Amino acid sequence: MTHGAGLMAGKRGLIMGVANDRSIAWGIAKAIHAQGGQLAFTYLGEALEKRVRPLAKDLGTPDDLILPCDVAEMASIDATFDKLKEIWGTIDFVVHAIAYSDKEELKGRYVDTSPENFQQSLFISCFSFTAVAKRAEALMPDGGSLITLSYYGAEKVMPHYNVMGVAKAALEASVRYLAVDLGKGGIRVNAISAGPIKTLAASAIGDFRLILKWNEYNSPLKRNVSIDEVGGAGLYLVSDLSRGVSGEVHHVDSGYHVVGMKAADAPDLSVV
Ligand SMILES: NC(=O)c1ccc[n+]([C@@H]2O[C@H](COP(=O)([O-])OP(=O)(O)OC[C@H]3O[C@@H](n4cnc5c(N)ncnc54)[C@H](O)[C@@H]3O)[C@@H](O)[C@H]2O)c1
Repeated sequence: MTHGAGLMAGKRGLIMGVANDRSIAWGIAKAIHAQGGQLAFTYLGEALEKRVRPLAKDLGTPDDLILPCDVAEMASIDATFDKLKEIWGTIDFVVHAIAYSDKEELKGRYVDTSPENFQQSLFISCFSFTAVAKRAEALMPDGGSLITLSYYGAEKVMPHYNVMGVAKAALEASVRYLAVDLGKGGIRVNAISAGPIKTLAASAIGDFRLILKWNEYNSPLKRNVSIDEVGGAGLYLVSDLSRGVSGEVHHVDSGYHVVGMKAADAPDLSVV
């Protein structure tokens, strides 16, 4: 679709968290672009730039809107938003699809989490969204929409999720606080709680294949979700279709979060 037509016509925003074409952020970017939205992208480091730049260009993003950003550095986030201000002046939406933990600490017991990894995981996976929201607010004089990505491990204990579960719980709480802080300015803040999807970040989680199978057998839809399905929900949340929605954690997980027990017809699964 060309710009000027579609649900997102005339809207501009930033996509943070594409690592490759399996990234959830890429699914959301494609959905927004297909509805006429204009996109800027960030990438983490030169190795990922090689993957992100061609993808972003495929969606018509000019080189000067494909920006390095390490959210562990406030100066790096500042530089990203300074560039958006310089080139666009204002923006309409931000997609934050970023998380990090030392994968060694996604093994064993949560109780053994080190203070260093706790700090880093919570900083990158939770605080960075707040830092982004603060800078986005300054570029959204007429309102806008911010979304982030969470997981059911925020609500219930999931195997191997450990400190990431605590970080996602904090992220979901921060969505509610940010929704109140920014709501007066017409800025909406929401999260998508996605079901498990095989991505680079997911490969850090032990027994991920078991988690995928368990969700497939036990979710109401009896299957896993795709990045395009999360993309559709992302499009809804950044578009005016969701203009009455803020502070929400929207599950895109084949309905898995409503299930309380293994389905009677689901096979037992074991990693032993
Ligand atoms: N894959 C799943 O099963 C799943 C399920 C629910 C939620 N999520 C969440 O979705 C989001 C996107 O993850 P994904 O699964 O698409 O994996 P992904 O590996 O494709 O994306 C994670 C991104 O985080 C970025 N990142 C990490 N540290 C960063 C930093 N310091 N600065 C800037 N960027 C940084 C990486 O570069 C990468 O692009 C994450 O928040 C993840 O927790 C994933």
